Amino acid sequence: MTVDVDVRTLTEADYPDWLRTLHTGFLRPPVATDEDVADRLSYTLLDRTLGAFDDGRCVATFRTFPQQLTAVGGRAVAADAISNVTVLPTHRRRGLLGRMMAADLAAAKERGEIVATLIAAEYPIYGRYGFGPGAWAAEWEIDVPRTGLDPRWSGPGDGGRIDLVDGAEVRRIGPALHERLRGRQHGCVDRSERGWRVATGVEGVRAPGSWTEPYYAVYRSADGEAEGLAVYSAEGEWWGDTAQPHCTARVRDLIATSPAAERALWRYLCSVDWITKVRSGPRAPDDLLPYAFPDVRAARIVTLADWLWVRLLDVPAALEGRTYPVAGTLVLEVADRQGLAGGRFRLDAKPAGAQCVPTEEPAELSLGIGELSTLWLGDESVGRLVDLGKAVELRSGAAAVADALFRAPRRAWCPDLF
Ligand SMILES: CC(=O)SCCNC(=O)CCNC(=O)[C@H](O)C(C)(C)COP(=O)(O)OP(=O)(O)OC[C@H]1O[C@@H](n2cnc3c(N)ncnc32)[C@H](O)[C@@H]1OP(=O)(O)O
Repeated sequence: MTVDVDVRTLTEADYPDWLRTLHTGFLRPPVATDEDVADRLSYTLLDRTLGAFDDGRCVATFRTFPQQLTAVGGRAVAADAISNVTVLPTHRRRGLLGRMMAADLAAAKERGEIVATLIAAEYPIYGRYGFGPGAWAAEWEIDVPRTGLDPRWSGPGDGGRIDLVDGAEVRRIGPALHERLRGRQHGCVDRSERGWRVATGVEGVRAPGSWTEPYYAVYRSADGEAEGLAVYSAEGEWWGDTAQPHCTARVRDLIATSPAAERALWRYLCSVDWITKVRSGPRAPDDLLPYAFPDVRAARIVTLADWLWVRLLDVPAALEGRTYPVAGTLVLEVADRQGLAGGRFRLDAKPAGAQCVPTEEPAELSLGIGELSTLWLGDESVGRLVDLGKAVELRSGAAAVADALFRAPRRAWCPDLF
C-alpha cells in the first residue's frame, strides 16, 4: 500500500505530536507532558529533526545533532549523530525510514559532516544505508569473591587516592576528564554540558522519583590530578537466605585518562563491602578489566554486540582524518548505493599523515562504503572481510597492505549511548 506521506523538518507546534509518536515507536506510554516537551525542546534542533506526516498526523520521527567523533590517532571529525528513529507500527515497511535517512544524509553531506553515526536498536536495519559497525561493546560481570584480590586492600598503592564526591564535583571535573579521554580513545564522542547535568540528576529527570542518586568515585594521581571517575549504583540483597549481603554494583560510567586510574577504579569497585558482583556497562571488547584480577575468569562477558555504527560521507576527509601505523599506498574502489561517497580513491598513508584523492588508477581492493566505515575505526580485519566476500582483493597482497594500514593497536570504544 502506498500512502501520501509528507517528510519534513519540524516546527515547534509539531513537537508534542512528534514526541508522542517517538514514545509509541519506542514502546513507551504515548504521552507528551508539558515538562517533557519543554525539556526536550531546550536541546532539540528543529531544523535537524524530521517527521513524517500522514494527513497532518506525525507517523515517524528522526532527529540528529552535531557530534565530534574521535578517529584512530585522536583527531576529532565532524559527525551527524542520528537518534530517535521511529515509524509507527501502522506505517512501517513503506519506506518512511528510507526517505528520512536519504534526506538527512544528503543534508549532512551538504553541511560538510564527514561521517554519520548512530547506535542501532537492531543489527539488520542500517547496513543498507551504508553504515557499518565501528565499535563493539562488551558488558562484563565480575564475580568479586572469585577475583583473587586481597580483601584487605583499602586504596591505591601508587600514591594516588580515591574519593567519593558529589554530583556538583562531577560536573566540575568530569567534562575536562572526558575531553582528555576523548583525545586518546578512538570511537569516543563528545559529551554536552547537559549530558553531565542529566548524569548527575539536575536536569532531564522526567518522572518524579525516577532518579536514583549514584555514587561517584574519583581517582586522583599522586600529584593531585583527577585521572578517573566511576559512577555506580548498588542493588540487591542486604541479608538473604545465606545470611550474607549479595549486592551488585552497576557501573553507569567509568572513564580514565591513565591505566593506573582505570585499574584502581575497578579494584575499588571490587573492594566495596557487600558488593559481590559488578556489572561493567558498555566497555571495549579488549578492556583492561579482566587482567586487573589474579583470576581473569572472574570477569565474564555477558553481552557482546555492535554498538556505534559509522557511515562515511566524505571518504578523502575521513581517511585523512585518522593516523596509520606504517607507510603504504592503496587504491580503493568504494561502492555506495546511496551515491553519496563512493568512487575510486588513492590513499597515501604515512605515520605522520595521509593523503587521499580520487584516482583513475586500477583499483587494488573493492568494498562497500559500510565495510570501509567499519575499517575506518580500525576494528575489523580486511582479510576477514575478504573471506566473508564483503571485500574483493583485486591485486594480490592488497588485503595485507590494507590490514597493516587500517588496524589500530587497541579496539574502538564508545562509552556513550545517544
Ligand atoms: C538510531 C536509532 O534511533 S535506533 C532505533 C530504531 N527504531 C526502532 O527500532 C523502533 C521500532 N522500529 C521502527 O520504528 C521501524 O520499524 C524502523 C524505524 C526500524 C524501520 O522503519 P520503516 O519505515 O519500517 O523502514 P523502511 O520501510 O524504510 O525499511 C527500509 C528497509 O529496511 C528494512 N527494515 C526496516 N526495519 C527493519 C528491521 N527492524 N529489521 C530488518 N529489516 C528492517 C525493511 O524491510 C526495508 O527493506 P528493503 O529496502 O529491502 O525493502
